[in-house]
Amino acid sequence: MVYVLGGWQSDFAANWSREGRELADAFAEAVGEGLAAVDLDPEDVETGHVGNFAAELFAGQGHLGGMFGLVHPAFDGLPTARHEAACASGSVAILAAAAEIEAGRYDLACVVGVEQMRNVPGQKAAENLGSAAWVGHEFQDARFLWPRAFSDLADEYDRRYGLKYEHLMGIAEVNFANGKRNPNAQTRGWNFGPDAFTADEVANPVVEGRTRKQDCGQVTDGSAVIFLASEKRARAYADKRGIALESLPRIKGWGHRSAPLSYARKIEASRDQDYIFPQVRRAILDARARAGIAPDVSGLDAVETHDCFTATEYMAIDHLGLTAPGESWKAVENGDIAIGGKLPINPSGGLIGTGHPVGATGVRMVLDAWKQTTGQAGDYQVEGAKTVQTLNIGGSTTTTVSFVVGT
Ligand SMILES: CC(=O)CC(=O)SCCNC(=O)CCNC(=O)[C@H](O)C(C)(C)COP(=O)(O)OP(=O)(O)OC[C@H]1O[C@@H](n2cnc3c(N)ncnc32)[C@H](O)[C@@H]1OP(=O)(O)O
Repeated sequence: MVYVLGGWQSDFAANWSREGRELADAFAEAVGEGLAAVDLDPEDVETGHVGNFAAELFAGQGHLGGMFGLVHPAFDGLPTARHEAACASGSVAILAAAAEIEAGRYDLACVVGVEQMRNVPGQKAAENLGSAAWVGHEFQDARFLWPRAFSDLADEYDRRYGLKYEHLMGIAEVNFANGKRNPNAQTRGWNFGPDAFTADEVANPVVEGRTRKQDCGQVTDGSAVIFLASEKRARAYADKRGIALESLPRIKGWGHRSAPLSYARKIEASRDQDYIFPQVRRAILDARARAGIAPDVSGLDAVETHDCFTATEYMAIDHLGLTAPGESWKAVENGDIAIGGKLPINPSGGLIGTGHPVGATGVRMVLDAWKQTTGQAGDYQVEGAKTVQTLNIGGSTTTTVSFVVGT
């Protein structure tokens, strides 16, 4: 059993290069603030894992495991590794750390997710992000590759089931509104005019195909850190603070599935299936089965999902089983996904409202699940949340990781 002791998230509205900060400064801040938030010392950490997608491309820097040693002398000799699975990098780092704890190798792991993306022009950022696709083989004519890929997904929904733009905008509105409640959200101070959530060419211009500005997750500098512990270590932690072990959230279940790098092959393979991305559905169900909760959404109080674009969350809603396949629009219309709804989705604001520092996102999701299940989510708290599921996607659902976190 793997316990989540807590963690820390940076201010996703920050622009590190404008502040004269480097990736290593942000890494040190995350580890230092994280240790302080959870009341641990560097000496307590036995293994370190880093989720990062593309530091080589954005900052010319690889080998991020070595950054622990820059933070504090006590980290000298710490076993560390960096993990990459595009936008699911943070989640695969958590999987690796959790596996080490479950294997009994170590009792306390520090997992850092970090990405610097705002130090290059937007077009260059899009090119760097494009390396998570099948390079040279798909979306070659797109200026912004991922906005185009998820525009194609919206097209696919339209072809199979019908899709109205107002429902994609309903998803955007919820995420931006939730982001306003989150003190770390990149867009918390953003303003929107009356036409921002329509197909107005000025207020909501096309980025690629069907994808418009308000459909997009953000380009973000950000870090998130969590600390994972074995039962033995979590018990000692709880005893020292006079709290019950049972009050600490656990990673109750996990799902991890991959699919071929090619978007077209995925779509072709699911032609006759209920779900557009069966591997996403399998990862979600695997996590619930391992957690021992119902295969439907009845065991959940909230979800933190990938919404790199509104079409991504539209897909997540039916794959999570909140509606039947192709009927995600019903959950949007009914208000089911809003805080206070049947199953709040992205109370944090998600990737659209909070921001999407790619390698940090999976870690930020589990941190938000920890906040929700310990009643520490502040203005975006889902009343009485006990069980939260995360859904983190790399590329065009090439890598999917889902966690069930709960007390
Ligand atoms: C890769 C995988 O594995 C899977 C995935 O997750 S795919 C997702 C990968 N991510 C992406 O593709 C990112 C997609 N988004 C983008 O490319 C860009 O956000 C975009 C092209 C949609 C827009 O970029 P842009 O036009 O440069 O605008 P944007 O960066 O949002 O904002 C420009 C400025 O206006 C501000 N701004 C934007 N909207 C605002 C608003 N409504 N109110 C106030 N300020 C606003 C921003 O804060 C920013 O300010 P600074 O110049 O001070 O930084």
